[in-house]
Amino acid sequence: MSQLEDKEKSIQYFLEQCIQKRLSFYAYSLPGDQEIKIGIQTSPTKFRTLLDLKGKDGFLFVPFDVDGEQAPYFINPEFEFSSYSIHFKDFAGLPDQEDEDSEIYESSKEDYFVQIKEMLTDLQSKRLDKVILSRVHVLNGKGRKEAASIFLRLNETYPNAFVSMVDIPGEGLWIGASPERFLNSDGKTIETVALAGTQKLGDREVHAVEWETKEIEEQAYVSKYIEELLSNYQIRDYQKKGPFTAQAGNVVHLKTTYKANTELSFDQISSFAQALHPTPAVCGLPKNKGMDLIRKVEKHRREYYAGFLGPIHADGSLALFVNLRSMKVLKESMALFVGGGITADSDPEKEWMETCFKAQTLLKVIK
Ligand SMILES: C=C(O[C@@H]1C=C(C(=O)O)C=C[C@H]1O)C(=O)O
Repeated sequence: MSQLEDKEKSIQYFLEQCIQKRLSFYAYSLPGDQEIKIGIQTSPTKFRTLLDLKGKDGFLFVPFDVDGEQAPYFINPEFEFSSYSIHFKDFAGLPDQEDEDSEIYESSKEDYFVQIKEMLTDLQSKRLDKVILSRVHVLNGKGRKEAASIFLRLNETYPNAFVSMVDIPGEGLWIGASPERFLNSDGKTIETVALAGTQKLGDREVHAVEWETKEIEEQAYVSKYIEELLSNYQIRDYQKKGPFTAQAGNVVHLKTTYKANTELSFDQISSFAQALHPTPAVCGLPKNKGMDLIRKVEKHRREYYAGFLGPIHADGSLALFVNLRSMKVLKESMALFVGGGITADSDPEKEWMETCFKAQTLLKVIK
């Protein structure tokens, strides 16, 4: 076995132990960075607003619907490790824990069609401009035992994604490879993106991809929302790039990036993040109508899918991502969450296919 393989095996063993002992932990790698960071805390804390995390180091995990059943969690690690300097930690003294299991509603194609038609009625009567319909795809036969190796394979396969694995006992184990930055700040600048519109890349070159009006419009809604928010926060000095085509595994999206050279206090950043979530890339426009329609139409709970997650540091810097291309890992199955933006011009069959392409991002690596 090569030295590298040896190291990977030890990270895998380490993560498997964390899962088996039901420790609460996070593991992630940032886009473009091979290093995997891991943090463990015996009991993670719930928090209300980002302001509660001022001056703290750790990892946050926020659900889609912050007024729903799931709480935002913060893991403030007692132990931190890096894949570059993993030192063996002996978990032998801790007992293995029984895997808890839960049931998640899986939508059939028929369910999805009923739901999209219900949403289209509201969109066509112009009650709202856009809403995101999601569904759950359950894959049986692989579960918690395979989670660590799948997480490591996602890291290899998608070096430009935010690849994460988070386990909060009682809430569940989540894995994802997100293409979408939520909010980044290093204290001097803040960055966010408007990402929407999806096509399967197939064997085309990324620059050869062309976009239809429906896709251009659905992405423009997200841009408009971000620009309004920046303006509400009196942030006028920002660089905007795009929209351009960005690849995320087997699919491509339309993307506009925003980088503001504004020093914001932590209080301002936390308030901005709260106002930003959930964007019309995952909820709808107007936001409250999108949220109401999702609550009414979708039969499953999104839990942490389409929420946001990522590391935050004591100096106020943070790197947060939208929890997309993600799944909840159950005892012996995996629940993949996939969705897409619906507008008055949506074609149900095309939208369904779009969710299938998105599911492939994970399925390709799991199988
Ligand atoms: C909702 C998802 O993705 C979001 C929706 C997109 C769309 O509607 O085209 C594209 C990228 C993401 O912002 C998902 O992957 O589940």
